Amino acid sequence: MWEHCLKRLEAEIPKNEILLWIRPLEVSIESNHISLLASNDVVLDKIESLYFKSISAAIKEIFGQGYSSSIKIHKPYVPEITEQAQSTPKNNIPSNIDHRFVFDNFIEGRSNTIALAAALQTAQTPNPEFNPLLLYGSTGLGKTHLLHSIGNEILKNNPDEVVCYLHSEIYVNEMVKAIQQKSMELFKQKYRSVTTLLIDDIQFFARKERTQEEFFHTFNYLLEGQKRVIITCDRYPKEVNGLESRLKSRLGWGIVVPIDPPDYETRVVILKEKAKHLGFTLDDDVAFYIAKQLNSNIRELEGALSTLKANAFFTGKKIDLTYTKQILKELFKVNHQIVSVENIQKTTAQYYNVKLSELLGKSRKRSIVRPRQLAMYLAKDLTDKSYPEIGESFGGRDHTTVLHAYKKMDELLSENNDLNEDKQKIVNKLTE
Ligand SMILES: Nc1ncnc2c1ncn2[C@@H]1O[C@H](COP(=O)(O)OP(=O)(O)OP(=O)(O)O)[C@@H](O)[C@H]1O
Repeated sequence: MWEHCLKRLEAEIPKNEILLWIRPLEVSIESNHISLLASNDVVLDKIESLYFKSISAAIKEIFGQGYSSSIKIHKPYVPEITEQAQSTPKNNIPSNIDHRFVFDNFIEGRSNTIALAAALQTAQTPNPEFNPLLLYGSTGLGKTHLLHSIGNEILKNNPDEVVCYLHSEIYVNEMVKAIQQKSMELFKQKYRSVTTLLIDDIQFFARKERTQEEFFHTFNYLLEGQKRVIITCDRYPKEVNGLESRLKSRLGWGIVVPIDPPDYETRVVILKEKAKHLGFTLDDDVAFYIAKQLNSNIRELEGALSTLKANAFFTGKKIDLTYTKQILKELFKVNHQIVSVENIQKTTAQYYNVKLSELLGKSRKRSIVRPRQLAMYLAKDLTDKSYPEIGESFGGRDHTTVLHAYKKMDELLSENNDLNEDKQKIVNKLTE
């Protein structure tokens, strides 16, 4: 019936405005009342000022005169934090917490169960058992989302807490400024007066000795005062070159938890949920297709959905499998233009520390075969070359060998997280 309302509104409101503002609303019906849920204030204002009258009239027409309607903000996106807690910097420390990232919209899967449990425990217990909490994993897997969720949850339960989210790069910049302006004492005090410090991407501290030293003392000060410290890093901290060993060791004092790339089923769920929040329903076959194509990074999944939505919006096309394949092919073409088979071979060989001649040669050693198969897989995925052409570039191999490698890798990538991470790192190097 809501679909009928949307259709009815087309008589008064341009279709693109309906798609942009009204279709994404969530609709909930309780007895004779229809609640429309907007994802944020901007949408709420827009609907109230421009469209609500027409929407109410359409609801009465389609559902019946006895139906009333209202519009409000979608609950899961707005934790109940008081105005003051959200906006007033306490002790001159802005919380920098992004209220869009909350536990409610973090999707759980095998790859992040422990990270989520640890984050919840940290957020919901006044003196968490494991402090500091360190979350590590490669890009786009939800580390920042969890940091903000922790911050939001703490402020929801106790608005008086001084919670501060900070990207490590900002910390470094602020410190450089403090040195220049001879205001180090103020800088020290600032971060020592928080009750929860959420610090993102600590790998940025590598080789910045002075920052590490200052952070080390702040970190100790907070832990001794039983304040929460939650940190993220793009890899296992011990593997970060250029981080002092005493800091590395201190980072591991609480609990160190990995977040892995999501498995296939979780990617499907994430795609469907995210599409819902973008205001459209993703058919199963489309979700399965995208989940298969993009298998390492949730930010990429979001990017694919936004691209799809924007294209469908401007062309008026329905998002089905054929259209999705066409659009995503365009998306991947960007990479095709800059990535060559030779580049893939060189980068993969370098990544796995094997000689290019070995990668292209006849060796059947597992340590060579796996990188070779992955390079073949990437060549097929990231370039326009055919199986025979790729076979030719890999020391004159038959196209069936490349086909076999592709299938094998496809199968392994859907279940092997380490391999996914390797693949992602190679792709990053190729496109950086
Ligand atoms: N489990 C999840 N459920 C819902 N959304 C997720 C999940 N994991 C990640 N996302 C979304 O994916 C995007 C990227 O996540 P996020 O920024 O937290 O990644 P990250 O691990 O911090 O990456 P980086 O190291 O590059 O900063 C965000 O929009 C986030 O909301």
